[in-house]
Amino acid sequence: MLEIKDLVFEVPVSEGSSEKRRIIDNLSLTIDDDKFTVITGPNGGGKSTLAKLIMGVEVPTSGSIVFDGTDITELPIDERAKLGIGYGFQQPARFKGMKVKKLLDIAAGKKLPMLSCNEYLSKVGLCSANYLTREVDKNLSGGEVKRIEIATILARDPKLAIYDEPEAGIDLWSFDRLTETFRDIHEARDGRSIVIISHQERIIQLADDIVWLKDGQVEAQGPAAELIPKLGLMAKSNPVCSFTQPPELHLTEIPTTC
Ligand SMILES: Nc1ncnc2c1ncn2[C@@H]1O[C@H](COP(=O)(O)OP(=O)(O)OP(=O)(O)O)[C@@H](O)[C@H]1O
Repeated sequence: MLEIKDLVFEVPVSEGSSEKRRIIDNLSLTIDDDKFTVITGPNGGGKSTLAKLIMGVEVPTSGSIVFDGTDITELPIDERAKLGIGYGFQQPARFKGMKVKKLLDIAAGKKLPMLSCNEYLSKVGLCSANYLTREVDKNLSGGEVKRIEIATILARDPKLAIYDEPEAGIDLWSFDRLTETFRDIHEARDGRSIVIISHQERIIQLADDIVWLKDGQVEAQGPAAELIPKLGLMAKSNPVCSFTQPPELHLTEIPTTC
């Protein structure tokens, strides 16, 4: 179980400024074992930041994160990974010189038999014969790197897997395969939890619970069946930006040509 309590994450409003902007604002959230949770909401609401705080990529200003009874707020990423948390970035890293097979082995923590590699890659719609010996470098497309990263999380098989917009850049056919994979993991009901940050209706429909995050706060949370009918209304209720002149910004200072 993941228990987030009064979490705050602030950043300086500009470089060197002592004034702070609150990205995550006193957020409390519990994610039970065996649950498929989708975190959704408007762009810039703080979803990726929350995922990074859970994984330890960012350090909170205050508040606590407890995973299976252990306070992980101060723990580094690798310790959290050892405890069973896995995270797929919105924009995965590339590893020049690292072959796909090696990356899967590292993720699994052991040398994987070919059969397992085939299975993990096929779950994200990739054929291992075409990918295992390729390097995870700039020659792979964005969608390929994204799917390989998801395959590494499947190979790691964490107790809590967090995927940040797994649909991003993935073609329709591979996306179909991926939603089946998420459904299968969830249906196994073996104590594992999946948290997916997504704007995709088909992923939202797979969820047990939905968390609607806006302005760094949980604006709504509940069973998918209850929240889905309300989601359209929430999306429409986003206020339109009203233009105000920033006091220190003069538009003539902004270059308009490259
Ligand atoms: N380290 C940082 N420094 C300054 N601003 C940040 C930092 N991290 C996040 N932000 C800002 O915080 C807000 C929330 O960002 P975040 O990426 O968490 O949003 P999101 O809900 O995941 O958005 P999207 O749906 O577009 O992926 C954004 O306005 C972003 O620019």
